Amino acid sequence: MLVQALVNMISNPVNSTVPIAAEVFKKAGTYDEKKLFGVTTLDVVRAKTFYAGKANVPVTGVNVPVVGGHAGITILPLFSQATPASNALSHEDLLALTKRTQDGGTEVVEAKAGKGSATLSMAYAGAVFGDACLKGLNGVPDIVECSFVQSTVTELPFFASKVRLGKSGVEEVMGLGELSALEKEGLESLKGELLSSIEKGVKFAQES
Ligand SMILES: NC(=O)c1ccc[n+]([C@@H]2O[C@H](COP(=O)([O-])OP(=O)(O)OC[C@H]3O[C@@H](n4cnc5c(N)ncnc54)[C@H](O)[C@@H]3O)[C@@H](O)[C@H]2O)c1
Ligand SMILES: O=C(O)C[C@H](O)C(=O)O
Repeated sequence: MLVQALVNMISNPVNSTVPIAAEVFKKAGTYDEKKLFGVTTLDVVRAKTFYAGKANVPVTGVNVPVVGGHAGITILPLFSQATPASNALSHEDLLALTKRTQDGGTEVVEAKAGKGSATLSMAYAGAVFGDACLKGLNGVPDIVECSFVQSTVTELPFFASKVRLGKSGVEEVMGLGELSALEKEGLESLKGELLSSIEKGVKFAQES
């Protein structure tokens, strides 16, 4: 019997836990790539918040796609596609915003020194993504969120990008759109690390 529920993986390392879950479902003969998601919404929440602060615009109404994965340099915010657009940001500003978004989770984990991670913002991000999934299931049109899913957007088997959500889960894995030179560079440098995390997950699941 195929699993009908949407499965949202939020536990880390998301770059590996999603491939692990896929392997577990495959072994059970119940894998449906349209129903398995890695929750990367918190990266979007952080990118939006930091961008709004720097561009001096209200965070409500800001959107920033974040692609790649959910750890360090694999997190790639696409500030060139941020809305509303801002031409007040220098190359240095964009580098700093990118690094802050990539390091946001680790910053909190280190500050909590063994007492867990960014639990409240994780809960918020989980609620935002869960709500979007439910809207998609209920047939609300044009529900788009970034998520780490099985993908052909790059050569990597799993990748976070904008995903259109619908009645069966993933309705469309959307492309990356036009990238700035900085983002193209970021994309190339994240691929090795992301592939290695995906492969570790697959190996772990196959050997367990
Ligand atoms: N995707 C995201 O955006 C995001 C954001 C923040 C945190 N996270 C991840 O969410 C997870 C939870 O974070 P947290 O801050 O609540 O961590 P935490 O360390 O406070 O809590 C982890 C809980 O898991 C329990 N646990 C550990 N091993 C277990 C096992 N084998 N079986 C059952 N329970 C077990 C622990 O007792 C603890 O209660 C972590 O993996 C964290 O990295 C993801
Ligand atoms: O748990 C972590 O290591 C960080 C977490 O993924 C986060 O983005 O806050």
